[in-house]
Amino acid sequence: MGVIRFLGQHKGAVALVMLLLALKAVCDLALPVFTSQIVDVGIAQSGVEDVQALEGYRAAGVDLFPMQVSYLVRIGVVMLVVAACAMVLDVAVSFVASRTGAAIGRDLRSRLFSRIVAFSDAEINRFSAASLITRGTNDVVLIQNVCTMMLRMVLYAPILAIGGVVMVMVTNPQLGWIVVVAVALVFAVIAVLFRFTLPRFKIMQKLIDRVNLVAREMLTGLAVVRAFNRDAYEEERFDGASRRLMRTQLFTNRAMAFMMPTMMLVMNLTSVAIVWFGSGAVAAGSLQTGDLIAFITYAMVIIMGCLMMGMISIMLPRADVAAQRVLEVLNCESSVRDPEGGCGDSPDAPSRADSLGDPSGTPTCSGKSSLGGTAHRAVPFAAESAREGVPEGSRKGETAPAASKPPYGLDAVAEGARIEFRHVSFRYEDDTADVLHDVSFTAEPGQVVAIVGSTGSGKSTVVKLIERFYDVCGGAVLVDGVDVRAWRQADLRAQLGYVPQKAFLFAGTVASNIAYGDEAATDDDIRAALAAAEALAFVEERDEGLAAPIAQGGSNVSGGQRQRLAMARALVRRARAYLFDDSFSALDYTTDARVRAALAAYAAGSTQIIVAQRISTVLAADRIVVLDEGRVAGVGTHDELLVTCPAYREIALSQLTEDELGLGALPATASDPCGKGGAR
Ligand SMILES: Nc1ncnc2c1ncn2[C@@H]1O[C@H](COP(=O)(O)OP(=O)(O)OP(=O)(O)O)[C@@H](O)[C@H]1O
Repeated sequence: MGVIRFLGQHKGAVALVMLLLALKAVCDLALPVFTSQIVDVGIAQSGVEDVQALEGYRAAGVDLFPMQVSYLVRIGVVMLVVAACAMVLDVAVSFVASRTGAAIGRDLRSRLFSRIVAFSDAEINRFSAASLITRGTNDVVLIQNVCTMMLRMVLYAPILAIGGVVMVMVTNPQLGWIVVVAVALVFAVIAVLFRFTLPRFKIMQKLIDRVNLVAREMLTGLAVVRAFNRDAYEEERFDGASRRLMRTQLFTNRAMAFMMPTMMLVMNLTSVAIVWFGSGAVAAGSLQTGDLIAFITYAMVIIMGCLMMGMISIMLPRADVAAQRVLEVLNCESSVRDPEGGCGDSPDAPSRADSLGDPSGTPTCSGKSSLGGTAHRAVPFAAESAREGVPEGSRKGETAPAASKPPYGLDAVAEGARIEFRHVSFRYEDDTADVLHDVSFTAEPGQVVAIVGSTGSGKSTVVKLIERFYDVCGGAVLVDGVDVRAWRQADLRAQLGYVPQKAFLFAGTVASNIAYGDEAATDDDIRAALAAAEALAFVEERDEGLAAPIAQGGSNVSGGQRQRLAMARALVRRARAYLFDDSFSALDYTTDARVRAALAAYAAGSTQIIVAQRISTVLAADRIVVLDEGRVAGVGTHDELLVTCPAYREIALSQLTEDELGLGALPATASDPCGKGGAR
């Protein structure tokens, strides 16, 4: 069972708890012996243990009261000491059990978190974020509580029950059958409860998932809910999920509530039966009153032990469902994995820190230094054009003079990465068709390559494959001639500056969000990146400047500002290749043009892959890749594609006039060489 597996990792604590519980059981089982002695010796024999001596005292007319008091006090003190020991042991058991339970919870949470962080998008989509949250919180708490309970009860119940049976056999074996009947009754009640509640316990976790999912969706899409006046509908949806959970919980709670009175009834009936049948034995002189009382106590102890085991046997399957759900995540290998002994996996793997040296590594797996050995900080002003208009004071580490514009830190120009798609095909998990078919193109170092195409044509997917959020299904994506699957993910991504389509910011400040791209970034680096993303002006307008607060998800800045901040976060890395996934869409035309001009200087030398919807964004790109339903419809410059690619012409003409595109001069045949009639 999953839960027991978790306990198995804390063998020392389990052994300690077992020892403490065994000692506690000895104390608990000893107390009825003293009770019996108080009745049989302390009261019936006036505190004189030897019957013959007692008769002698009585015959001699000795006052037995002081002896009786002394006996009762002595036994009373022993009982107090034993009870105190039991209490101390109980506290110690609770302490160790709670600590162990909490440690199991902490370990599980941290293992889950590291596992989830390593997941590719495919695994996150498969489990769903809501379910992963429930597994990491609710399920873990359940496992933690059951582990604590198991340590306290499960181990104790058998010790208690076995000890009780031994004492019953020692005290009076003739009445043992009453205990057997009572235990059978207890297990019958538990079996009935088990039968009805177990299926409900199993679906409870799924219902909690559902409540989380609905709540999460509603909170994320609150603006849409309000805009479409769907508050009532959403409330109903949430209420529905919540009610289903409530009904299941009510059922199981009622069933459990039924258990306690039933058990009390069984216990009371057992006491009555013992007194009924035991009184005959007392009258016949074969059983003493004290032994009868002790017998009743032991019978209760046995029943309690069985009851505890029963309760745990109901709790365990539920916790086991939670354990299976947690183990499912822990045992799930990410579909995107680091290579074993592959590039970047050796002790001399390139790191960001040592990536300042040799820029001439060979583009093979063994030549991994070509990626790691980037000269992106060591090759100053690699592109001549990048120097133009850059004031001295804007160099890295120096504060740009207030008047000098633009303050781009152009001291560190990256050597671009070569990115190649070689006959790539890809399909998302569970999809029936490929979303990319035989895609091939190359982005040479330092080139700006744009990817255009209609909605859903696979542009974002291309970028995700470079970042290796997914692995290709066919063909290969190569960075500097090395298959991305041969790269350690961290090393690969250290070369890339990624701006996602949906710009996401973390709760914190502007500075903390930008420094997310490079922990070592100075304020000057951050300002330079912000300036290149045309975000410095609006940041400086705020009183707090770089310390301006950012709400969770970046909800307190506009869509365009969010996109520019996300861009600055990528730019601060001084990456060898930047991947802009539709990052210009929320910018107005003027800002779009300014950002691209700033980028040309800031990111000179770096390769840029720009996914864009607007033709004006990609006009100046060195190469444009046109995607059409996941296939490459054309590759070339803007001017070339206008002539050679009908799909591109169609997109271009849908946004700009023929005059703006300079198409008037083109011969009709040349404008549609494929004969597909794509041009207007
Ligand atoms: N996580 C996913 N699971 C399954 N299918 C997906 C997933 N993400 C995208 N797709 C599908 O893959 C195809 C390509 O999607 P992609 O996001 O790459 O297109 P795009 O060209 O970037 O679109 P847009 O311009 O609208 O952003 C679409 O048909 C889309 O439905």
